[in-house]
Amino acid sequence: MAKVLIVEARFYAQLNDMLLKGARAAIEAAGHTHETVTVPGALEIPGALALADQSGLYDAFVGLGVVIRGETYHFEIVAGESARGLMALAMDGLAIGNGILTVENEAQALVRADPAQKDKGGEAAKAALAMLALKERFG
Ligand SMILES: Nc1c(NC[C@H](O)[C@H](O)[C@H](O)CO)[nH]c(=O)[nH]c1=O
Ligand SMILES: CC(=O)[C@@H](O)COP(=O)(O)O
Repeated sequence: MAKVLIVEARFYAQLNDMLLKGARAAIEAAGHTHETVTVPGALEIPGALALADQSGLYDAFVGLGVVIRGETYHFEIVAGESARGLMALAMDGLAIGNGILTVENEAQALVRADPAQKDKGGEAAKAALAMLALKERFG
C-alpha cells in the first residue's frame, strides 16, 4: 500500500474541493492512502513537494491547484513555473501527478475540476500512481 501526499494550492477553494474529491477517490479506489497539505498558491506546490520528499514519508505526490488568467503576465509565471517545478522534481525521480489547472476562466476550470466531468484531480492521482508503479518496476 502506497502513501500519497496531495499538495493543494487553495487559491479557489470550491474548485480545489472538487479536484481533491477526484484525487482522493482515485487513490482510495487503487487501495492506497493519502494525506493533504495546503499551500497559498500554485507557485508554492513544487517547493512543498520537495520539502515533503525529504521526509521520506511518501511514495507518490499529487499537486492540485487552479490558475486562472488575469490581466497581467503573472499567469504565465504561475502556470509555467509551477509546471516546470513539478517536471524538474519528476525528472529527479519523484512519482508526481500534475493536477494544476491552467485555464482562461472559471467556467473552464469548473468542467476540469468536476469529478463527474473531466476529473483532472483524479487523472493527476492516477498519473502519480502510474509513475510510482514504474519507479517500483525500475527499482
Ligand atoms: N493567480 C494565482 C496564483 N497566484 C499566487 C502564486 O501562486 C503565489 O502563491 C504567489 O505569487 C506568492 O508566491 N496562484 C494560484 O494558485 N492560482 C492563481 O490563479
Ligand atoms: C494567474 C494569476 O496570477 C492571476 O490570477 C493574477 O491576476 P492579475 O494578472 O490580474 O494580477
